[in-house]
Amino acid sequence: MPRTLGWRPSQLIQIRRPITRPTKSFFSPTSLSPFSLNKTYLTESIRAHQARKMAPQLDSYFQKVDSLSDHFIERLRQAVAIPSISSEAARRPDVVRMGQWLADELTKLGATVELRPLGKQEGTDLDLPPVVLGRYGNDKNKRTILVYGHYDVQPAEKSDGWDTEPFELTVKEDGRMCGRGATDDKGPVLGWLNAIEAHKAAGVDFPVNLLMCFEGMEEYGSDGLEELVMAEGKKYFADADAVCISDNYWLGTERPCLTYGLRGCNYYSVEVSGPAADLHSGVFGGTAQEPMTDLVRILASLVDTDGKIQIKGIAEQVAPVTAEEEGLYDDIAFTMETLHESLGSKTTIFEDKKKTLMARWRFPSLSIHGVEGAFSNPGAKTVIPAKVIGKFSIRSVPDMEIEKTNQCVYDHVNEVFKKLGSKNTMKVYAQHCGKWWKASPNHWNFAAAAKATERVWGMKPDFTREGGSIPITLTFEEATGKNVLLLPMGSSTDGAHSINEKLDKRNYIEGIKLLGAYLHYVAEEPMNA
Ligand SMILES: C[C@H](N)C(=O)N[C@@H](Cc1c[nH]cn1)C(=O)O
Ligand SMILES: [Zn+2]
Ligand SMILES: [Zn+2]
Repeated sequence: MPRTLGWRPSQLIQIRRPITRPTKSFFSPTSLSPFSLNKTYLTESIRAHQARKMAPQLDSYFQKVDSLSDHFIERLRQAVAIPSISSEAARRPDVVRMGQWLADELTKLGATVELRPLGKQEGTDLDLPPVVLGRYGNDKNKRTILVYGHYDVQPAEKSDGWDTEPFELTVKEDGRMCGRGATDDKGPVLGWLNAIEAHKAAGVDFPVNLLMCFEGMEEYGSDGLEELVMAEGKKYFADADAVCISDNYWLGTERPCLTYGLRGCNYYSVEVSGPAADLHSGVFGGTAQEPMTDLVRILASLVDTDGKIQIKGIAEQVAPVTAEEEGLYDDIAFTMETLHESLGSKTTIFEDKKKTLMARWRFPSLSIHGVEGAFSNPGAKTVIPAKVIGKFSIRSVPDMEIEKTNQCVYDHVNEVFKKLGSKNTMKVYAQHCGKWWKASPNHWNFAAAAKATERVWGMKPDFTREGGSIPITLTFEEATGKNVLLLPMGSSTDGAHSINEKLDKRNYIEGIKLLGAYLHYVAEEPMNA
């Protein structure tokens, strides 16, 4: 049974409803759409707000962030040095060490911290890394904000093509701070700790109570977390007035954004096996049916060069584009040049901005990630691999359903394999599945973040959706019944999951200011919202 984060088979109907209901809004009784929000309410609200010039204590906080910037970079250096790769069993002790380090840092700052065990990783004897639960402040007269982030990272080896050691934070002269996890998601997680520390050091009252939930398995489908979040929704997280997650990226490099949607991710394996062991291709080539030959044919059948998914029943599930949505994309600060810069090439599928944004935000995509068991080193080994496992994933969008999508994939792969007439054996299964999320930004939580963005960055944020996935987001929304905001720190050129991942010093330091300012503006939003 695949792990299906954000989805329980027995509760499919009740729990898996897409959450697109309008959340309570204090500023307008009429239903402003996410798309009209940017142009109408926010402009007025921010203007009025700027006129009042609130929160003078923010200036002291900002100055303290600047003066502590070297110390905050040092904290990031220590975090990056722990190779907390969740997908590699051998690195599990490092993931656990990272969780412990985070808990210790929080404790030193005065937070109350628990390390919650999550039991065994499904199908293994391996302990899952603990969830770091923390609370800073417990003042009934203040709002409570629940923040989530992850302290695990994607794999990284210098030999993958990194210019520097991936687990040694290297700060370049131009401000790039390179290291695995710098932007995804250690920098943003430490942003919350740094915000606490700078408030303390500046003698500025922390404006809210902060609840924290930091996990160590996000890059591997958030194994075990859904149960904890559901169970704690009305317990540990009961006081939360809203949720904030900093774990995605700006669309470009210059304009900040607030994010109200994520794609889901269904991750699949296709195993093809034949011979009992790897074979000499000179001796057995032409005599044994080769698993790799079957696998490449299966993988090749999934998607075409222009990214069009070839599996029947996927496109049919996608919500149609509405007239209102058509007008949304033009105003977004995104250019094909920015995309080329992030990509490091001009090999884009589409030539225009609107089609590109739609492909990332509101249409599904299928990516082929790799083949386990295949020869992949430099050189020319003449081997016939005995068993190969192809890995691919589908990023899902409204109104796709996890179970229906899985069935379409299984039917397609089985049919293609059958047509090959191979004597090898094949099985296809989902490793983990997480549902897409789309919320309403018409909420004081987003309004506070927009004001904070204007204050720190001097410009209005774009309202964006994200092509990536943060599987637990929907669960937080359901478990707490509160609005969830994604407030990114890093930019489009950060190279999350890629070689030379970086976070710009500017985004880290201003990002720490942004997180703190957001909490101040949250505290000022009308309590009747
Ligand atoms: C957007 C976030 N920082 C992220 O990188 N999420 C991962 C999560 C994941 C891993 N497997 C499935 N989902 C991603 O989008 O790949
Ligand atoms: Zn992340
Ligand atoms: Zn990631």
